[in-house]
Amino acid sequence: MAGTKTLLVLENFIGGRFLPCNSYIDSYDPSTGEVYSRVPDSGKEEVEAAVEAARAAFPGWSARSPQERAQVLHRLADLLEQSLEELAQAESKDQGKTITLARTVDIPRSVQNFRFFASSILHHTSECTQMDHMGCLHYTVRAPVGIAGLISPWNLPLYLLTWKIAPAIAAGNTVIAKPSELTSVTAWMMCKLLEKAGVPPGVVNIVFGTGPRVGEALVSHPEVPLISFTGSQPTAERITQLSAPHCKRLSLELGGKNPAIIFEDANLEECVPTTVRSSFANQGEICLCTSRIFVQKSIYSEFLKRFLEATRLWKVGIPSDPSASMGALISKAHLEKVRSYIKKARAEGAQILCGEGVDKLSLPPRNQGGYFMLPTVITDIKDESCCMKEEIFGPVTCVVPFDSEEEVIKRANSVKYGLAATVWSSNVGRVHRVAKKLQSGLVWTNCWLIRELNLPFGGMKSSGVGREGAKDSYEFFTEVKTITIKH
Ligand SMILES: NC(=O)C1=CN([C@@H]2O[C@H](COP(=O)(O)OP(=O)(O)OC[C@H]3O[C@@H](n4cnc5c(N)ncnc54)[C@H](O)[C@@H]3O)[C@@H](O)[C@H]2O)C=CC1
Ligand SMILES: N/C(=C\C=C\C(=O)O)C(=O)O
Repeated sequence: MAGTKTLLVLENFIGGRFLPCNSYIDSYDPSTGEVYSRVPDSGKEEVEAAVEAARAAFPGWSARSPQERAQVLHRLADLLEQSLEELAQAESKDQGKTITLARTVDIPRSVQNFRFFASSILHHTSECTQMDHMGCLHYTVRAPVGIAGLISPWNLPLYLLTWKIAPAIAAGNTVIAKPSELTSVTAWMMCKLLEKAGVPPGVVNIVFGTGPRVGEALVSHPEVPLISFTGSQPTAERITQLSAPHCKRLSLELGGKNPAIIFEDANLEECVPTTVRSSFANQGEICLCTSRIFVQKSIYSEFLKRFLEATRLWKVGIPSDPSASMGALISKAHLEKVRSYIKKARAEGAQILCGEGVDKLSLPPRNQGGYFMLPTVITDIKDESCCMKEEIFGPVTCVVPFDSEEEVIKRANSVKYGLAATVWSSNVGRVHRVAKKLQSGLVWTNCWLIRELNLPFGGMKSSGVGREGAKDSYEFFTEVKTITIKH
């Protein structure tokens, strides 16, 4: 019971110091449904203190050379790496993801985020043009913008938070970050490493709490000129409204309804396991996960048979079980939301071939109150169904047949989102042709989620505004100026 256990109590990190808060919110262990930590319920007051600290730190930090800042980022990466196991355990407990994923993906990528931006900040060049007939030389200079507001979600907590902090501070900004109130622990653990890494007080400030309270206070603050946000589309809309009076610079990385398009000449040996992974990795709680699988009619039955077999082997287990492929969903409310989609699909006459309501999920007694569900495959569903249109963000995927290339492109593009797609075919001309026609910021052909951090990452349509990556993040986190010299 919550009352009889010692709870982990987090504190805000402002100006290089851990500070308690006046009120706290409960945070749950998704694998048991029990409260296990308490997160500061910060608001305007804490944001004001963080702005003061970030403002004071800005002149010193922004005046350092990129090389000096890069050294600090490298040291932080090393310290995170030394704590990899401890951080992975914490991420898995806090989020519900498997320990294996936290160990092999979340924390290594968080380390890589700092190393990557420590390196890439050293290699930017500015533009220069000459106008001899006017006796002019034009060139650009870039400078950090100031205090960056960073708001991150609960699905890849440290991974996505560091993907924002690293480029922001590498470019010389100071930051105020707000992780999701559902998964705050690893951000708090990272704060303990900042001083040792040589991050000066006030360069990285973390205020914990809910979106409506501390998130809105941060977004509305007039001294925070840029906001980088990853999360849902409705929240992005709210952030856009609050930012408008201040003309803030926004980077919005939002959801997806990502198609996999599988042609009859696809290599099913690779396609089937990868599409199971792209549908169900991290409990389907990645904005890049596949949720609509279009399969060419001639191989539809064969694909479905193999896909179901492979899905049934995708083991749901407690997060600490190293053999589990999938852990618990983030919250009770989210589990109910995901289940409600399956109910709606069933009511519409779709078939649920495996998973929720079809197969039995077996869990240890201690985890009966956890937020687990089985990976679920839906067929015989119309493109207009909400399961084919809306982001479910859970382990649910729909499989439908198609006839022609032209038809499938149209159907794949017929949603409001445009984040990520996969295309499977051994015809290189076709994959290139289809990739170009898809309304999607990212297209993986014959693979999924192979990340090249140098290149633009982000979505079209309702999937976002702006791109992140080496050059894109640098441009977002700096202000450019064009200078003309008349000689
Ligand atoms: N990257 C993605 O595509 C993600 C998509 N989602 C989608 O969003 C749905 C809801 O999940 P949520 O956690 O509620 O996402 P959310 O968009 O509400 O939360 C993301 C972050 O924004 C903050 N936030 C919430 N309201 C805010 C506000 N008014 N002002 C400033 N910050 C605010 C949250 O505290 C959190 O740190 C999920 O079911 C999923 O469909 C959720 C997380 C990530
Ligand atoms: N933004 C998300 C994933 C990003 C992955 C990456 O940068 O590799 C998300 O799931 O919200």
